[in-house]
Amino acid sequence: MSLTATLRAAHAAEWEAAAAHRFVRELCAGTVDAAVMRRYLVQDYQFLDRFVALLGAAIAAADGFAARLRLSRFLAMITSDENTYFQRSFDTLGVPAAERRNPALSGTTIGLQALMKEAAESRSYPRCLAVLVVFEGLYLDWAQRHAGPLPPEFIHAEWISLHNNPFFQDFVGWLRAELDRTGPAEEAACAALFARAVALERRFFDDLYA
Ligand SMILES: Cc1ncc(C[n+]2csc(CCO)c2C)c(N)n1
Repeated sequence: MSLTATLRAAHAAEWEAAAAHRFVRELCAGTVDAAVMRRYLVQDYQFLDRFVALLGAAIAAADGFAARLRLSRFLAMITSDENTYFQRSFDTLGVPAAERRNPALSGTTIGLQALMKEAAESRSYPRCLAVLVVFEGLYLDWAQRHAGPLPPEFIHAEWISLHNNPFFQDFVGWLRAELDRTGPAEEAACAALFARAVALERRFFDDLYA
């Protein structure tokens, strides 16, 4: 079995708890409560800052030009389309500037930020990939479970389609292949980061209803 398949199987219960979470089921149905969506987006925007730094670290640590180009194209996409999604959503939900810029962080957001910082500062390409594979793979997984027409509100619909499109699908497949190619050299460290990432993703959703 490939490294990514082994890791996924080792954390199947936690992965499934996140990918089939109440939040993503309600999001796909267009029924998620506005206060829940607001809480999610405010914390996720703080996640995004360190995520961009992690991608930058992966670009720096990658072992070739082809990988750097691919990661750079992805970085360009998420710093354009995705950033306007957050701004438009915050406008619609009436989130004030201070809460966009500097909200009180949840323990889980702090944990995610610390995980990304650690992976980035390792300067190890496979360690960065181990975290990216969870963050991206899990979002592709739940978004692909959506069936039927998109919900009417853009806040729901765009968050689904951002994570379920041919470009993103292709990118996640490539990330997995890169981890399979480079991860075995640092398998224990990659496995530990992968496990922490899955647990934090699940908690990030759980927090919304706590
Ligand atoms: C906690 C948390 N984990 C993963 C993602 C997924 N994600 C982060 S950036 C990005 C790129 C394109 O949307 C994707 C898929 C998220 N948003 N929040």
